Amino acid sequence: MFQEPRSASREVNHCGAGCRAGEDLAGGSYLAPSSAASPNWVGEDGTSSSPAQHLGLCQTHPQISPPSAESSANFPSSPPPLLSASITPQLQEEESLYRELFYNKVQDLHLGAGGSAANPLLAYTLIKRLQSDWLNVVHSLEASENTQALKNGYTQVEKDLPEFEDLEGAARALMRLQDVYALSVKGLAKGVFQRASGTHLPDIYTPGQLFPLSADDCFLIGKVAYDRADYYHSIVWLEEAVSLFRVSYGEWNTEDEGSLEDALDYLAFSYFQAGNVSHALSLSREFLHYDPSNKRIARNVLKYEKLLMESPERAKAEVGLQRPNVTHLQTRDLYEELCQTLGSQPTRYQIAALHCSYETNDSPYLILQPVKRELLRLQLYVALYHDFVSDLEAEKIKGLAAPWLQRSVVASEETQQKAEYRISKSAWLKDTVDPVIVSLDQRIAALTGLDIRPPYAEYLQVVNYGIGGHYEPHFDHATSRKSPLYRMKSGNRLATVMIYLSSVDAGGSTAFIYANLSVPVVKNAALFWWNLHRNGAGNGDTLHAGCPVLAGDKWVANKWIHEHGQEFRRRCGPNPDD
Ligand SMILES: O=C(O)CCC(=O)C(=O)O
Ligand SMILES: [Fe+2]
Repeated sequence: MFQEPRSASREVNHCGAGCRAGEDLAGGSYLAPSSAASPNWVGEDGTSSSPAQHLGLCQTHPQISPPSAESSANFPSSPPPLLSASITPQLQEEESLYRELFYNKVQDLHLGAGGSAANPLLAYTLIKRLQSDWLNVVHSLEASENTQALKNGYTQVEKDLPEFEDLEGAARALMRLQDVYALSVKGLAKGVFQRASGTHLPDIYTPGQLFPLSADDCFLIGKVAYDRADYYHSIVWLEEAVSLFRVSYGEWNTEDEGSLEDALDYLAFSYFQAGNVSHALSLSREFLHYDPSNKRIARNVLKYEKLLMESPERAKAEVGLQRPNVTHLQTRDLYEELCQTLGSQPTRYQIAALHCSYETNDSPYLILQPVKRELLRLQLYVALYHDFVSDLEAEKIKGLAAPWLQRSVVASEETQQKAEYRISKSAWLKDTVDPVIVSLDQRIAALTGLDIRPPYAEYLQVVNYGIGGHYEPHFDHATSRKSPLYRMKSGNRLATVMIYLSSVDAGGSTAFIYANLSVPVVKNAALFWWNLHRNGAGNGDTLHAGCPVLAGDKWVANKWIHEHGQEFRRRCGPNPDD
């Protein structure tokens, strides 16, 4: 069996902290690889590879090349503290060079975060910097020689820093954006949001400032994919990592988790897993060029060669890698198209019935200030009410919800659970929290003509999506009698009023899959639709989604209005189309 690179566990990723300078790595905290990646971790001969053979995650020192003369040219303005006086002048000079480099490194890690965190690439690198880069720098040999204060400072803030789960989530968010918006990985690594070749769509987002990714940034994304046996993504990201590491080979990068050898190792094994043995072979040979003593890779090379000799057709075999269908979405293509192109918006201007109007809904409350309604679809009734809340109200609502935000859950059978298909945070606000909620409720009641007093409607749910946050196609109404929605004993969710409390820089529109409609985020506007037919059955055409946020911070507020209490307000009818 082939030996794959060690699968990163949380422990391994944290080993920057675990493996202090000079500590023996052998017998350290390596864990067995995830079973998903390969059950065949032990070598063919029954021996497992020694951790010391693995070049990488834990190795801070052997890989670090001495600093090059060029990179030391940029001396800091205030010199770092001096080391002990008992060293020779030449050593002293070298030490000071190292210290200055380290000082520059620390300074660099502080810089560059001033741009807009709305940019997904900046957001990812920031999380990585806080979760992994800093850890590696603080516990590096250079740091221990320089200053204890740096470590103390790190320890103080450590508990507030992102965890590996956050970094992994950020990497997965980038892969989601790559997929849904058909973005080129090469482009992303350069900081631009180009469409992958084969699509004829314009760039979806043009950042004001470019935030390119480093080789190590790409490596980590590839490794996150690899650890999930997702070779479709690991290959492209590790390819990018390898080509960037090749360019910077020999440079001093204390903060890095991986190296060229690591990236080659993971990439080779990803190709092998994907059935491309000849690529696996040439990458492993390149690995041996840099580290001829690695026995595991040497054994793999022999095995790849044997495989290719036994069945030469493998050399040509191009295994078409399938995108992992993590979401099991039957409607994935439709959904993604709507997210990318904002649906078929222009056609609505050609349909006369879709128009804008001022509405009072015969409510005295709205007579002095009618609402601006834009009809978006008729067959499935979807209307957008512009300026439904003011900027002030939106800010107030977000501020009230912010301290209570928690990872959103979805109803699954009888319980509520976190799910990959809904990534956001949410909080529920009762009307007793602040008069702004009371006045919003009044406006919703006036607009819809429905009774929204408890228990006829749920509290206001405020939702915050970070970059890559999304809610894949779903229904708001319950599709099973066992749903927790029925616990309110006021029937199913009859209607949805969803208010956009923010704008976004790119992405994040609300897509109605079967209505071929995608509504861009319009700050302060409220979207309304009926979830149920008049006969009480769920309307399948309401299948809708919150597209991933590509850039920015998206906030919405949901008001779900139930069946009970509306008997005389929305009359029932036998026609299943109504
Ligand atoms: O965020 C969106 O655009 C849709 C949100 C949604 O459908 C929901 O929260 O149920
Ligand atoms: Fe929804």
